[in-house]
Parts: sequence; C-alpha cells; structure tokens
Amino acid sequence: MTASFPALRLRRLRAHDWSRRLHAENVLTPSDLIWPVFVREGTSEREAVGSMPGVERLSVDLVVEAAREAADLGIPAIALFPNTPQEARDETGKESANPDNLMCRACRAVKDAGIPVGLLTDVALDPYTSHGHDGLLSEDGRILNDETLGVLAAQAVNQAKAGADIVAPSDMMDGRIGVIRHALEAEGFGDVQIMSYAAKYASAFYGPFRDAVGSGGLLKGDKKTYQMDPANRDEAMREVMLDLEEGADSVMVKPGLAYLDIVARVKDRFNAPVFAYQVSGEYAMMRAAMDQGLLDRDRAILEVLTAFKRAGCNGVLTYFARDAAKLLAA
Ligand SMILES: NCC(=O)CCC(=O)O
Ligand SMILES: [Mg+2]
Repeated sequence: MTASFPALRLRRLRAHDWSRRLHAENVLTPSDLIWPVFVREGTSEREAVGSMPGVERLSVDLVVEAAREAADLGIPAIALFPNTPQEARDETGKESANPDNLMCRACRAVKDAGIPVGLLTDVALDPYTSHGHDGLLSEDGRILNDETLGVLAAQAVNQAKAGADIVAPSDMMDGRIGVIRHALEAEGFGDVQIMSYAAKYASAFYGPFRDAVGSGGLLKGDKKTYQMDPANRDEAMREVMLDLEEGADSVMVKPGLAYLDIVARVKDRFNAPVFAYQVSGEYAMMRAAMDQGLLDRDRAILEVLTAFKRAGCNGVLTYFARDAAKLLAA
C-alpha cells in the first residue's frame, strides 16, 4: 500500500528554500560546464559574432585570457573552434594538419601559460575546407568516408602534439574513433581523451555556429548523408555503441535541448560519460528572447542547464558557460 493524501503531501518538501535545496535531485555546478571559444587571427582582436549576441571570436592572446577566466570560474574545460582565414581553406582541408594552424597556436599558448584548464579540440574538416563539409568531397559531390579517416587522424595527432587534452571528432564519418584512437596510441598520445560527437543530428540549430567559424556561406548542400536524421533514436544507440567500442572515453549528443530523450537513453543504456552540446541556435534563440525581455535571463540559463543534468549529462558544452558559472558563484 502506498500512502496517499493526506498522509502524503508532496508539497511538504517544497515548502521552504532550505528543504528544496536539501531534496534537490540534481545540482548544477561550474564543474559541469565546457565553454566553446572561437579563435581568430591577430593580436588583441575581439570580434562580435553577429548571429550570437554576446559571443566573440578572439585572437590567440585573448583566448589565453578566456582560458584563465574559465579556470578562475571553476569551468573545467574550454572547447576551441578556429575561424580559419578563407585563404587557408582548400578542397582537402590540409590546413587541419598544419602544426602552426590557429587551433594549434591557441592550444600551445594556453598550455605555455600553465593554465589549469582542459583543452578540447574539434576534429573535423569544416573549418578548413573551401566547401564547408566535414569530410573530403568526391568529384560528383559525395562525402568520402574512408578517404577522410586518415585526414582526421592526422588532424587529431596534430592537435595532441599542440597540447589538446580531449580531441572531439564532430565529423560523423563511420569508423573514425577507432582510426583516431590507433593513431594517438601509435604517436605516444595514449592519455589523450576522445570525446566523440557520437549522435550528431543534421540540425537547423547549427546556423549561427557556421557564421562564427566562417563556413556558412561556403557550405554546398547539406550534411544529411553523414549527420543523423532528427527522427531517429535507435540509430543513436548504435552510433554510441560503436564509438565506445572503438575507444571513445565519452560521448556527446548534439544538439541539446530538443534531444534530451537521447541523452537519457544513452545514459541509461551505456553507463558511460555523456555530454550534450547546447548549440549555437539554441543559444541564439534564448538570447533573442532574453534580449527582448521575454525570458528571465538568469533563471532561464540555469533552468535549462539543470535540465541537461537531470537528463543524465555529465556536462554540457554551452555558450552560456561563463554566464552560468558567474551566476552559480553569486
Ligand atoms: N562541431 C561543433 C559544432 O558544429 C557546433 C555547432 C553549434 O554550436 O551550432
Ligand atoms: Mg558514428
């Protein structure tokens, strides 16, 4: 027999702030946050990203300052995304293997400054290709899977050499986690983590990000032959299973808010570290409503991030990371 009203009054536990805090099932802390940072060329340059109010592209010296700020706020890791100069982009994205590319210079600068923050680097070709796709493109416009794998592995090793702590393949080629894991082992980077963008959906919510890294105008066609169909759930489980088998240390679901059912299912099924990416379009959408006074900024930021935790996330990549960490410190 289960007790029922009036023996059981669920409102009793909610009656006071102390009690609500005592009974909270999930608690958001700065340790749950990964802050994505956009990198640009130059010195002392900060440039607003038009489609993402409050987000800037930073030159390497200012990335170091951002990393320091993250560390001071208790944010464990930052995620770097380069806005590669257009003249350095080509069909095959070979700039991704350049040891002096923007990404590697930013990694080295943060590491050389001795800042105690994890560095997560994006592994994919889209910031480096003239066509804006994440893989190599055939003459007839297909994204080549197996041909792309070696390029991604070289990119990951290049980033590891520059100091990346976590390489995060976001390309969605089949088999890339295994190939990258082997390459890292072979080159002496057995301690570098792989956070796989395992279930990455072909989403409308990446639009502002492509503006931020300068690949939006370049992209021909869409990414539906490699990113997942938003209609699918079982397929996400198979993607996660394969990436864990191939050697991923943690997996990611992306986008975030509209995909929390996927997060919850991954967490329940695999008992592995799972992250979600609250992507640029989610950020832009919330900012637009906040900036118009339609949403209470502070409450909305913390509520949504707490929902990610409730769904099962170990952490969230979010453009609100700095704002959230400040709110949590207050
Ligand atoms: N590979 C990283 C992304 O594609 C980020 C997408 C976004 O923030 O919209
Ligand atoms: Mg996959």
